[in-house]
Amino acid sequence: MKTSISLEEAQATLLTLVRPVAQGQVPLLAATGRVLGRDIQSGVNLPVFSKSPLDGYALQAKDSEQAKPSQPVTLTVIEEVRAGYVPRNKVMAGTAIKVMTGAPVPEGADEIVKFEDVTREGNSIKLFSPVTPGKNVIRAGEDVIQGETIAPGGMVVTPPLVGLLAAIGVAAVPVFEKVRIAILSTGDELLDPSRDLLPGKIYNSNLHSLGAYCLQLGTAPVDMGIVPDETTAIAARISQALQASDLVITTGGVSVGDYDVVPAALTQLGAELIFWKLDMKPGSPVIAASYNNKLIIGLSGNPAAALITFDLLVVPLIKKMMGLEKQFPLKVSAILTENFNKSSQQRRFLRARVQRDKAMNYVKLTGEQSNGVLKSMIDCNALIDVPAGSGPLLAGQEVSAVVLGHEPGGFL
Ligand SMILES: Nc1nc2c(c(=O)[nH]1)N[C@H]1C(S)=C(S)[C@@H](COP(=O)(O)OP(=O)(O)OC[C@H]3O[C@@H](n4cnc5c(N)ncnc54)[C@H](O)[C@@H]3O)O[C@H]1N2
Ligand code: MOO
Repeated sequence: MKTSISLEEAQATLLTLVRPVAQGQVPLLAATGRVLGRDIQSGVNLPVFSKSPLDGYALQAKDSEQAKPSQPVTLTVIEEVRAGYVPRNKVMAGTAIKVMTGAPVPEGADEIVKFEDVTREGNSIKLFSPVTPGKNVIRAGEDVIQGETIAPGGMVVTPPLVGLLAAIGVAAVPVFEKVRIAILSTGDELLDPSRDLLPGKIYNSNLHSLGAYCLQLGTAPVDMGIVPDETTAIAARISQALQASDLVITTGGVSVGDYDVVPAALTQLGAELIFWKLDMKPGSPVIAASYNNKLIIGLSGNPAAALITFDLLVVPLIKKMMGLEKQFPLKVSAILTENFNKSSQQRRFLRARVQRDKAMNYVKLTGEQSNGVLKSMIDCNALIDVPAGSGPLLAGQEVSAVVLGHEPGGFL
C-alpha cells in the first residue's frame, strides 16, 4: 500500500477503479437534475407541422401583389381554423382561411396576414399592401429536425431540457440511477444531534454535512449511523454499508491514534488497501480500499478536513459514477486580497471565497483555518491551493484556487 501520495495520484488511481452506475427510465419531472444515460434523438420534427405564429388569415402571397391602400385586394374567407384542429379546405387563388395562433397552415397558403392588417366585411377581407411569402409562418422542423440529437448522454437534465423532451413526446427519460453513497461515522465521542449532549461527547456533524453534499449532488446518501472505535464493529458496519451502496465513506479513526482503527477494520474485512494518507493539509489522514469492486474511502474525522477531502478527492469519483462527463472542478487564478502569515511546508488548501469583479477574480480567506474550525467552510466557495514550501502569502499576489460546488449558482 502506498502512503502519503499526492492528491492527483490518488484521484487518478481511484478514478480508474469506478464506473458509471446502471441506467433506468424515470418520468419527465423526476429526471430533473439527473444525468442522461444516452443521446436523445428526436423522433419528430418540431414543430410537427407548419403553423401560424399569429391570429390572422392564411392566403397566397401572390394574390396580394397588386394591393394598394387606394386599390385593396379582396379575398373570400372560406373557413376558420383554431389551434388543435386541421383545415378541411385548401387555400386557392382569391381565397383565405381564418387561422388562430398555433393552428396548422392550410395547404395552398404560403403566408399569414394578421387581423390588424386587413379589414373584414362579411365573408371577405381586404388587403392594402403586398405580403412576403413565408414571413409569418413557423415552419415544420424549424426548432428540431426529425433524427436530430437534442441532448448528448452525460448531460444534466435541466428544466428547459425537460420541456424539450416533453415537446418531442419523450415521457420516460433514460438516466443513470442515483448513486447510493453509504456514510458512516466512527468515534466513541459521537452523538446524533437529536440526542442530549453528554460529558465528553460531541455531536456528529460529518454524517450530516456529507449526506447533505450527496443530496445536493443528486445522489442518494445512505445513513449508516455512528459506530464506536472498535475494529470488529466497524468492519461489520462497513460490510453492511457495502451491501447497501455503490460507494462507502467513513469518517474518523484513520490517523495514528491508539483508537484509529478504520485501517485495521478494512484489513479484518479482507478489503484491499490502496493508499493511506495524502500529501496535503488539511485532510491528510485518508485511507482508500476496495472490496468486491466497490471503493471504501475513510476520511479524517476532523469536520473541515472531511469536507475538503470529500470535495477534492471523492466528488470527482461520484461524478464519474453518476455518468457525468466533466468530473473535475474549475481551477481559477485569483488575486489574494489579504495576507496569510503562515509558511506552508506541506501543500495546503485554504478555505476562501472567490468573487469576480470586472473580469478579474479576487479571493479572500473565509476565516480561521485551523483544524478544529468548521465555520469557515460556510462561506467557502473555493480552496486556495498553496504549494509545498511556500512562505507567507501577501495581499495582491496571484494564487490558484479550486472552485467548489456547495452553492448551486457558483461564484460567477
Ligand atoms: N500523532 C498524530 N496525531 C494526529 C495526526 C498526526 O499526524 N499525528 N494528524 C492529525 C490530523 S491532521 C487529523 S485531521 C486528525 C485525524 O484523525 P482521524 O481521522 O483519526 O479522526 P479522529 O481522531 O477520529 O477525529 C478527529 C477530530 O474530529 C472529531 N470528529 C470525528 N468524527 C466526527 C464527526 N463525525 N463529527 C464531528 N466531529 C468529529 C473528533 O472528535 C476529533 O476531534 O488526527 C490528528 N492527530
Ligand atoms: O488532516 Mo488534519 O485536517 O490536517 O487537521
